[in-house]
Amino acid sequence: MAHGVKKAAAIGGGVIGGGWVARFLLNGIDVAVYDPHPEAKRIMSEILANAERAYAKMLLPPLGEMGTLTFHDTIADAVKDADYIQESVPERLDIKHKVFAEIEATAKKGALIGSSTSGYKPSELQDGAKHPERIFVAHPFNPVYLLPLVELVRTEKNDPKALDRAAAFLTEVGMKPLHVRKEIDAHIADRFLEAVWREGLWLIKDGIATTEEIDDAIRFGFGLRWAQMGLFETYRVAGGEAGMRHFIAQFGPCLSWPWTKLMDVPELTDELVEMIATQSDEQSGKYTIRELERIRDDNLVGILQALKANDWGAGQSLKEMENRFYAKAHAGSAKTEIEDGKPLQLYSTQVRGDWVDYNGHMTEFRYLQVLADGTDAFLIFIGMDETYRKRGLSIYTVETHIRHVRECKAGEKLTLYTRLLGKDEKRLRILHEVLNEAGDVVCTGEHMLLHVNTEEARACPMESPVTDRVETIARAHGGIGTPEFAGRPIRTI
Ligand SMILES: NC(=O)C1=CN([C@@H]2O[C@H](COP(=O)(O)OP(=O)(O)OC[C@H]3O[C@@H](n4cnc5c(N)ncnc54)[C@H](O)[C@@H]3O)[C@@H](O)[C@H]2O)C=CC1
Ligand SMILES: C[N+](C)(C)CC(=O)CC(=O)[O-]
Repeated sequence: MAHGVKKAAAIGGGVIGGGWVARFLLNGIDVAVYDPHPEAKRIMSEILANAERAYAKMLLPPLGEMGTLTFHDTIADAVKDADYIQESVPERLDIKHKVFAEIEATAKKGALIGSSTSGYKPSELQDGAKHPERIFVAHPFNPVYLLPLVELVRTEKNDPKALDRAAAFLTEVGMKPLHVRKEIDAHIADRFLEAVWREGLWLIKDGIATTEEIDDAIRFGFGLRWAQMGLFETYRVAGGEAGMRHFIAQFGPCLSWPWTKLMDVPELTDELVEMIATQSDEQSGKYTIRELERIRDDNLVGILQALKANDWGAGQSLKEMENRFYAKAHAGSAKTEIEDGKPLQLYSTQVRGDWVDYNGHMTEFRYLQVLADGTDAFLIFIGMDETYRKRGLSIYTVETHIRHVRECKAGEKLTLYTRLLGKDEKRLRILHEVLNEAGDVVCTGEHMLLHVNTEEARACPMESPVTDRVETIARAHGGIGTPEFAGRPIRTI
């Protein structure tokens, strides 16, 4: 469904607002921010730097162009052109109501207004609003730029179509919207977090465990299970071959034993707060918060990539996000004309800071990455897109010859010129020449590509529309000729 969102606004740019801004920008959406904090720009730039770093590690496709970030002095100025507005101000109803009143006064008629609230019900947020039908809960999880889940909660006052538009937009920026059927304090996920947190506080107060021991109990055990199967699927497996029924028969009675202190809330006395804070300092005080964020992000990226490889859970959101990044990266190339006697210009990129090695130059395997991204651009160009791949047809690279001609420094812009050197019904032989801004060749890559039936794992002839496109390119490139280095084996010495 078309969501119509071209521009977003973020009201509040702290931990969560900053995470939203990073997700939107990295997905190519322009964002206008209002946050009265005197250091809002510094905080945002640090969150954004961590997010860019995480995306570079997480995504295989080129990152593409980021959206534009602007800061504004008033809410009115920030929201006036926005199609999607995300409120992430402190968790206080009076502040949220004041902010919604200001947003409503200026926002465009059809603008979607989501709130990051962890616990308020949408009816509480809508209370006193002129246009309650525009306000809904879009509750994310920290770090917003990495975790896909967003809980969408509405009331009967909301237009369901507006929520569908919001869901479509949030899906497009890589999120997994979960529609909460009925409004409830703290939605779905925070109910769990509160329950676990309460237990944790009691275990500390009663002198049973320290903050570190509690974290170990989670991260070495059930936390790993929850990340990939959640609660009920995990317990189904724990029931053995007899599954869920057996699990409930065995452990159901424990629920009425004193295994939990959920009914009680420990009073957060100064003494308890001091005990928790001191233990937390001992556990993690050697890292700054930004360092901890990077450690967390690297771990999450690894977990998300493992889940992607198994096409499971949050990994499916990552896979879909990557497909969108590939499609976006090559959308421009689809408009390229095929000209007689001229190589195709389908892909350009920039040498990133973290691609550079101890010699100060782009490291060896990044040359292959640039060439492989160029090959992907070529494949999309000839019609081998997601729709074609869904037919069980794809291309595998079976041979590559790279010539490293020149060093590349961080920040250099590289442009690929691609030509078709040869073809038969199952194979394509292509050559990329990679030029820097001065027009010097920095490397060449010659690749043999084999068309395959991915379900049967065997080579097979290409099909329409790829065949027609390849035919046209072959005719246009026939006259360019083959450079002397093409097809040459590595020299003997
Ligand atoms: N921190 C977390 O783990 C999560 C928080 N949330 C929710 O997100 C919202 C924001 O929480 P955090 O980002 O953690 O808080 P935070 O304290 O990090 O950020 C709040 C930001 O709002 C700004 N602000 C204060 N008054 C404002 C106003 N009138 N207009 C615009 N900006 C204003 C502050 O300067 C600050 O930068 C809350 O509703 C919270 O429940 C949701 C998911 C997770
Ligand atoms: C602790 N919290 C209620 C702010 C947590 C959330 O709302 C979600 C999260 O990211 O854990």
